[in-house]
Amino acid sequence: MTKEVVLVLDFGGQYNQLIARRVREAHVYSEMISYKTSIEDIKARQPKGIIFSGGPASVNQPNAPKVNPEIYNLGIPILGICYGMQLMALQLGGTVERPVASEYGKAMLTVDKANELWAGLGGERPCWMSHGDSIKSLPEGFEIAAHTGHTPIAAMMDSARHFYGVQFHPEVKHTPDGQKMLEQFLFDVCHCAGDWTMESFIELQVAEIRAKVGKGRVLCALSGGVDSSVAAALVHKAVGDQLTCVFVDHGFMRKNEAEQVRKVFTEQFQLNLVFVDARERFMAKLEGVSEPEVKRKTIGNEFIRVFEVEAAKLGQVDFLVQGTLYPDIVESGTETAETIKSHHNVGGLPEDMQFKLVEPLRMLFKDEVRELGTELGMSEEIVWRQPFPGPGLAIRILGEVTREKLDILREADAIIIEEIRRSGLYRDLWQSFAVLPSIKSVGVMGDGRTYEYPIILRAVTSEDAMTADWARLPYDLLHNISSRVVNEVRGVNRVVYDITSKPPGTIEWE
Ligand SMILES: Nc1ncnc2c1ncn2[C@@H]1O[C@H](COP(=O)(O)OP(=O)(O)OP(=O)(O)O)[C@@H](O)[C@H]1O
Ligand SMILES: O=c1[nH]c(=O)c2[nH+]cn([C@@H]3O[C@H](COP(=O)(O)O)[C@@H](O)[C@H]3O)c2[nH]1
Ligand SMILES: NC(=O)CC[C@H](N)C(=O)O
Ligand SMILES: [Mg+2]
Repeated sequence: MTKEVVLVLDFGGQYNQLIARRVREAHVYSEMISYKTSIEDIKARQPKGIIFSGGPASVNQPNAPKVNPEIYNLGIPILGICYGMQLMALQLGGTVERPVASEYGKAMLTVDKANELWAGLGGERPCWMSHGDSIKSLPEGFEIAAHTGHTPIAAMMDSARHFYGVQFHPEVKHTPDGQKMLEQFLFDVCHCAGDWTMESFIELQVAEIRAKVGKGRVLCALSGGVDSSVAAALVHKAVGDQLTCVFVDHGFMRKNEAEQVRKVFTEQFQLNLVFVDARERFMAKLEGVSEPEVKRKTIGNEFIRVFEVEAAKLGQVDFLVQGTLYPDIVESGTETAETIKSHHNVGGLPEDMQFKLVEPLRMLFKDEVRELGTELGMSEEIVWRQPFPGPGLAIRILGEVTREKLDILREADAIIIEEIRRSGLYRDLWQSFAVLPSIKSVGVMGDGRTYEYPIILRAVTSEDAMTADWARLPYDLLHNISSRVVNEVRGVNRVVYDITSKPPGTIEWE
């Protein structure tokens, strides 16, 4: 197997990682790296190709992100997407302007040069646009490859130097031929072999983990969820008994979850496993806390404090394994992407943490992790669990967390999961769960007045949690859930269904 890689330089869009993911779908290994990465570091990776991503800035802004122009002298093919194309045009001597009207959403692309990236794709086809700036004049050596009604230079190329630019986004599903264009860049221009698989990812990661950890001791934060279970299996494969897994019961788990995790992991795996009952600690820390970001950071902090206590019992532990995925990182905010919410395992970590992090899945999306888990021989029960956020029910109770609210939410959630499983839809849904807002409404039950909490049902479909749609659940199922929750859970007199997609909503309510 070759160790070929195509690097994506990140200029800051929320969906940029999709580019790396599409490249991996074509069996070429790809990682996204900061646009600030030095030329030496880029050269050392010997990429077969480089892709410049899109981004929110305008290239004409005074401190717009730029790359070292040396990159154009490396002899490596470059594909610029949107901001990336505009930057390439500007740095190589072209000009970029902001026309009066912007172009957002679907547009019809006319391919003028049906060769290289666009071979076999002549004529008209849909593409997805999202830009305010446009290229006004091309740098020397470039020609126009495609246009739309709105944008005369919608694609450009310099065949001699292997530089290409597209104003539209080939990485999104709304550009139906986008994957084909990317593949023609990878195979016809960069001459990639395309022999990357999950199996080779395992080999690569095992080697990297061994090199990083050496003979050191490693702690794995294991929640029983998909990501940390797969991360634990991978690290165990790399360093065996040097690994100890720690499951923290913070009191915000779902009904019977702690026992289930204990059962699955002691029966199915030969792992050193520690269970920590930290319910009192977490509850005490959250007293009086109602602001979502404060909650998340408090929980992230407390997780690490608990791991430190456990580590001290084992002697010297330098490394902490977490099942962090790419969406956790981008939503927590990066040097280019805005913070949407601090995932407890990323933005919620304390600054004085003693551990070095080992996060073998940090470049992947959930479906890739599921593929990896399957490849590692893990059971369907684990690989196909719906995600559950680390802060658990604490971020599904809006406002202050109390024991009373936790009990109500836990019971309602259990009914929802039971009904969803019974309907056969569990695996089709990304997540389905209950949320408890800290408000009450009036109802009538058994001829008497009630004044109790509502339960919000949230059920979404998604490919990677970056975008999601509310699930069109059958009315009968909605009816069963509603009547069971109201009849069986004390303290609830109403059930409502959240019909908001992401964006503009997020999947969790906090
Ligand atoms: N209760 C817990 N005990 C120990 N570690 C935890 C716990 N909850 C979360 N973590 C750590 O935080 C990481 C991120 O949590 P997250 O919920 O995203 O992943 P997961 O639980 O492994 O998988 P899933 O997304 O399927 O729930 C986990 O991979 C794990 O390392
Ligand atoms: O481990 C986690 N720690 C967190 O702090 C966290 N916040 C959200 N999530 C999960 O991430 C996905 C996207 O969630 P949102 O649409 O709510 O941002 C969904 O699958 C959420 O359940 C978290 N997972
Ligand atoms: N999506 C993008 O990369 C946008 C690029 C640039 N900010 C523009 O509006 O033209
Ligand atoms: Mg989880």
